[in-house]
Amino acid sequence: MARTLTVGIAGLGAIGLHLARALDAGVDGLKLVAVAARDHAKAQANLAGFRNRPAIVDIAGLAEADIVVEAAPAAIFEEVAKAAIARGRIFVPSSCGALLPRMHLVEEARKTGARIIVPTGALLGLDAVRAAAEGEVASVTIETRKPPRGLVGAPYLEQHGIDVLAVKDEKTLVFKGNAYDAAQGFPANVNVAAALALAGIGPQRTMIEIWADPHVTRNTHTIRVEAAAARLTMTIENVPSEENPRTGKITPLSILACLRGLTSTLKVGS
Ligand SMILES: NC(=O)C1=CN([C@@H]2O[C@H](COP(=O)(O)OP(=O)(O)OC[C@H]3O[C@@H](n4cnc5c(N)ncnc54)[C@H](O)[C@@H]3O)[C@@H](O)[C@H]2O)C=CC1
Ligand SMILES: O=C([O-])CC(=O)C(=O)O
Repeated sequence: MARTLTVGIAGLGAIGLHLARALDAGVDGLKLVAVAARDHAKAQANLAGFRNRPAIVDIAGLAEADIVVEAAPAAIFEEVAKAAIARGRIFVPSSCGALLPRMHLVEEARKTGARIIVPTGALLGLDAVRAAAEGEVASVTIETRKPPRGLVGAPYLEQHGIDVLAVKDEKTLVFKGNAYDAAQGFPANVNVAAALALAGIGPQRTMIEIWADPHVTRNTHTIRVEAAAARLTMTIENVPSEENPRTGKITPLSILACLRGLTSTLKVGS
């Protein structure tokens, strides 16, 4: 029988708390042992009803676990990543946009034996994109449409004086460019574009449009891939989570599915 892998989670917000609850409910081959939180008192309260309460530790302490899931603001991505990678752990980032300017971490991981596993997150179809990218790919695009409040606070909007909450009637294109620049300008909004770029043809060639759309209630992402082997067109419409409207509810579920795939005997999808 495969051994149980222990899990540590950085951040107990829209992603981390849901993932923690799901792991505590019981998943074969996985055991939640540690969490890191900004607000310890709140974390204690959130963990109060858990069957097996994980330890509340600092970021370095998380790396005692076999798997370190980062579910925190992008600002602390590097700290979490470095601690996990230095100890040779399996690092599963949510804030994968923050990985794009830090690809040296992949080289570090190669040296320590760590693995970096980027989950599909709020997106879909990365199995097909990866397959297509084993062959010739002409183009990869993603169009993201979010209710305006799902984009509030993005540095790009602030730098360009764009008030998305003033978008009331017509959907408005607020960004068009490559995935690398989108990840810098919208670190809490389009990690999906970073995951797509890493799965396919890289952050410079992966193009993204970001729309503030007052007519959608869901965070909607459409991927188009033109490849020699196939043409892909896929859309996901995510229900925003109550805790954080920028984050689709499917994200912690996707990470849970990803973690299950690390231990399950039967694994479906590449
Ligand atoms: N890959 C993907 O498809 C997606 C990625 N994301 C990204 O995942 C990350 C987490 O998203 P959410 O859970 O929605 O965010 P959130 O804001 O709901 O939760 C983040 C949590 O981290 C905690 N935190 C802040 N500083 C901390 C520290 N120093 N140590 C430990 N915890 C700390 C906060 O208190 C909060 O509870 C964000 O960067 C977000 O942009 C979000 C949605 C989809
Ligand atoms: O949940 C979503 O729709 C996507 C998201 O926030 C992200 O990629 O960062």
